[in-house]
Amino acid sequence: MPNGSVEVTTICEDVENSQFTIQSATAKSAMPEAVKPGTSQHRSLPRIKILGTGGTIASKGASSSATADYQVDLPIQDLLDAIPDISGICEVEYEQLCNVDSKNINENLLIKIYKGIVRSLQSFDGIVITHGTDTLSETAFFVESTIDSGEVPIVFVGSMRPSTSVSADGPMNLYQAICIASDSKSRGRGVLVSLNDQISAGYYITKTNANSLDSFNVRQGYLGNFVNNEIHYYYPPTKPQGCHKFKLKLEDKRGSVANESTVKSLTKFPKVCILYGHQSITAGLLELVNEKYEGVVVATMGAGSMPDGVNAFCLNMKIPVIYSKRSMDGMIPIANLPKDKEGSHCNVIASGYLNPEKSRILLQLCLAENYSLNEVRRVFNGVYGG
Ligand SMILES: NC(=O)C[C@H](N)C(=O)O
Repeated sequence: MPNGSVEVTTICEDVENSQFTIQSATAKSAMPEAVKPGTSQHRSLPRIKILGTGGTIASKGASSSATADYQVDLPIQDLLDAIPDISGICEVEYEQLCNVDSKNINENLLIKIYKGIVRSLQSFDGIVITHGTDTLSETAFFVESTIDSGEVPIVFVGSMRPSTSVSADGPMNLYQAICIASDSKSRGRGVLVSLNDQISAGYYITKTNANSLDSFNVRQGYLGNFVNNEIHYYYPPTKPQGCHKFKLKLEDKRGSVANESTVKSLTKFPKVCILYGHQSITAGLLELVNEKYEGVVVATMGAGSMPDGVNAFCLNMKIPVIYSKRSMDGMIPIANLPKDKEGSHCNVIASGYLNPEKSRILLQLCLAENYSLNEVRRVFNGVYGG
């Protein structure tokens, strides 16, 4: 079959009940057959790149019972020294992009992670990114929104306990992430998150528990499970529906990839903040935001509820206002947005299924592209907002 041509292949051996997928012959041959994790067969091994950014997975606590007040400072080699043998699963290379608690991931580090991934996509079969869990869902959303990795798995991984604690979850999470990134079944699924035996969609995943091992949760986000060296996906490969892709303008005037110093000027992220709704909230803070920011996300009560006075102020704001939600689950329907006398929602836009922190990143990317208000609405309509 000529290279690049499309063929229909089954996803599983059972032809009678199998799902069919369309893929080009080259895509299939691009990933060497993965080895069953935990076995010793030696076939051609996938090449995996690990990009380290820090987080609890790379931290040390004061004692084996301490799970708070830890320091982030372990290099990736130390993390790899603590996991089961992967020599039969893949060939690994790694790069330490930074080593911070994810509270300190800022726009420059987001761009550094973006560039590290784009560079690695050219020559690796899978990418693993170690990252703090506190803001992992934001970085994963940003990556899914700005990089089309094609068939190459991008797997984020973190941990809830420091490396020094008894029953630390980091080593098994990292081992699973490497196996997931090495497995051909992970191809064509976009950005994935590996934590606590679950395989989730980076686009939708969110941190729902500040402390426990099963910290990440979300209805749209579970794609599979890792059990006893087996990777079980629940669906055939697919990517988040309605995810709008942005091409970051990192090239400088000469068309080459901008270096660190120019990246900041070329991709200065628009200023967008998040306001948390609460009883008795007034428009005071929004007045400040209206003058100092380019956009705002409001974490509304319920499914878009805000006091009448705040709604009235938002309808007169000159910047885009995204109505998102305080609650972890659910969505903001357009029908719940405030309207003016003519029935217009003015600058107010519903976030659909996106939580406030993901809505903020999506609005920043829209504003960086100088999207009109209607174009911003169309982007949020991809996740049933708008
Ligand atoms: N579990 C973690 O990784 C939390 C840590 N504070 C971080 O986000 O870097």
